Amino acid sequence: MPVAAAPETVTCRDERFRLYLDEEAISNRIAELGAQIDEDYAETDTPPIFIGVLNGAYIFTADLMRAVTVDCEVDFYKLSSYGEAKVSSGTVTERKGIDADLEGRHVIVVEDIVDTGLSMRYVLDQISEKNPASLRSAALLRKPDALKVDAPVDYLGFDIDNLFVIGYGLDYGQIARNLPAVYILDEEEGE
Ligand SMILES: O=P(O)(O)OC[C@H]1O[C@H](OP(=O)(O)OP(=O)(O)O)[C@H](O)[C@@H]1O
Ligand SMILES: Nc1nc2[nH]cnc2c(=O)[nH]1
Repeated sequence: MPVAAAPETVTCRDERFRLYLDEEAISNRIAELGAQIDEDYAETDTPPIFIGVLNGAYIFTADLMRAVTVDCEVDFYKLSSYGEAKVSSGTVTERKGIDADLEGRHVIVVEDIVDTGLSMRYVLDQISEKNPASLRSAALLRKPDALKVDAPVDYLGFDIDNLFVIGYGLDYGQIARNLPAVYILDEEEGE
């Protein structure tokens, strides 16, 4: 069945967003990240476990895992810090902890986006305390000009401009996560 091309612009909550990363760019980059993870974990004694950070990373986690061919597991952590707003509240709130026992495991934290870096920093600090065998991180997007804390990303999709983005799991007041591509706030219209 033919798949319709992603539209060039979308309106979400009365603000206009323009296409920034299309489905092909996203899937090509994820294939590269998957190949890198395969190489890095080919020899490990136990399968790596991906810890997806809900809600935003649910789509990226699923696609990244399917780009990996080594045995691997998945679990999820749920945080929130943005609520309905386009800027961070500055406080990371834990909504659901991790069920899996991470002691001695090779852990890869998966985020959709590293913006201020507060969420990634929070997760890395929490998981470090569980004594994993190794700890790495993946993020589809990172805004280098917005970083406020050290938040290392081992498997990075794209560095992007410092503007609000939606789609491919990323929401605006909980909607727009189902857009198949990443859209960025149209500067002429907003902020
Ligand atoms: O680097 P930061 O400034 O911390 O921003 C990144 C975080 O913001 C988003 O989560 P959000 O709090 O919006 O919750 P959501 O994942 O449910 O959308 C995103 O999914 C990251 O977890
Ligand atoms: N939807 C969305 N969530 C975010 N969380 C942190 N930065 C962003 C962003 O640019 N867009």
